[in-house]
Amino acid sequence: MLRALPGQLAAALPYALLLALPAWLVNHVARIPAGLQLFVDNLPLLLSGICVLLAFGFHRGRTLVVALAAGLAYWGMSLAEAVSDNRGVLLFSLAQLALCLNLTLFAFVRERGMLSKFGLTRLGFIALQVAVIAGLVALDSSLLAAVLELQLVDIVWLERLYIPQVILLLLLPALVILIVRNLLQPGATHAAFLAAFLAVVFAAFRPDLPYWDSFYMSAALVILTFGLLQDSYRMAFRDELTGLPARRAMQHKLNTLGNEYAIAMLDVDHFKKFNDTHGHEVGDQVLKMVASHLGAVTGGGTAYRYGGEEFTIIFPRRNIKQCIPHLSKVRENIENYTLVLRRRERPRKAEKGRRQRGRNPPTKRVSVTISIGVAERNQKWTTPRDVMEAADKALYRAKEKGRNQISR
Ligand SMILES: Nc1nc2c(ncn2[C@@H]2O[C@H](COP(=O)(O)OP(=O)(O)OP(=O)(O)O)[C@@H](O)[C@H]2O)c(=O)[nH]1
Repeated sequence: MLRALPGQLAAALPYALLLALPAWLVNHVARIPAGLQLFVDNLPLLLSGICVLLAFGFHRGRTLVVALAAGLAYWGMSLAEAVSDNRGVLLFSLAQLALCLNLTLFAFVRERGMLSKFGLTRLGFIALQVAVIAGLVALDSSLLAAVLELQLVDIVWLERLYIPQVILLLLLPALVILIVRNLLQPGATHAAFLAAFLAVVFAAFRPDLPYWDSFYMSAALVILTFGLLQDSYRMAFRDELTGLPARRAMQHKLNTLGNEYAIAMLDVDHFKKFNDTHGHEVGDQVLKMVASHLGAVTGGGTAYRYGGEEFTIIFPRRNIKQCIPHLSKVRENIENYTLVLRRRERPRKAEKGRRQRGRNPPTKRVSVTISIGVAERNQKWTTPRDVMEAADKALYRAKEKGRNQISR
């Protein structure tokens, strides 16, 4: 988790900027021209529509539902601002609370289609929330109004914010859950849900300032759209099993190479036999282990999953001599790595398990080697395709010579 931290911080940067931008705009844009005011007022609704359409096109049911919920919440917030009594505060608070809870809840829901039974149930769930909120506001209960006015803590700056303390108290555990979800299962969608959650909370801090909530709700929807696009990009360009960039990403990289570069083709030795002996699942674990070593290659190389048990490392601005020490290091690291596999078939009864563990160790240790072929751009091999073909032939020679080695 710690190794991934710099990457996660870099991924968080656009969200941090999007969260700071509305406050900056409110403080620095003196006046919005009259012709634009209606547009800015309705911007979150427009962005909600765009995000819903994109989510529909990309088959991302969770984002579709929360973007729709965000549009409805902003509609509720706008209506609330026109109501000066307690019902306005109630509507604003409930719209915000419902949206934040939806963002937390849908971070735990699996993608399961949009026009399926599950998709329609989710839309029904949002419609139910609208009905409940409308009912509570129409009820205009003095008890609810009193609850929203409760002062739980005596903190001056908290009192200056417009958000009721009870709502903040309800949002806190939801926020913690969403943060933990992001730490345990990082990804563009979960990060976007967390950042959008914060934007929605910020929207309720100073709705008295002109366009504050409109800008923050717009930011929430831009964040959701950004997360959706990032997630779709990852699906197209990242290999699902290993997490390495996939062949499509490699193709893009090949188009950007200059006049000096080296390309290595790598293949796990006797992988078919390995799969047959230990099973496909263990084979997958091995591919992940190999990929994690390749992903950590030094010397400016980037590793890609070419397909199956074949990988490619591209070294821009390097020749063979420069990249061989880095490839040797990777090859040695993989050779020396022992993968410990836990036995899968665990007896249900504790006593039986204890007896079995006495007889058989509960783990199995396996290791693999890789062969590498490497080639560089030169007068004979002038295009990336030529260099890859040369690296592939070199890989074949490494296999012929006995595997677990580098050929050029
Ligand atoms: N577990 C798993 N196996 C895969 C995957 N992709 C390809 N394979 C297997 O990889 C094996 C490739 O074997 P071969 O190309 O015959 O070569 P090899 O056994 O590695 O032998 P050499 O390359 O000659 O050392 C096949 O058994 C494929 O089923 C995958 O994603 N997961």
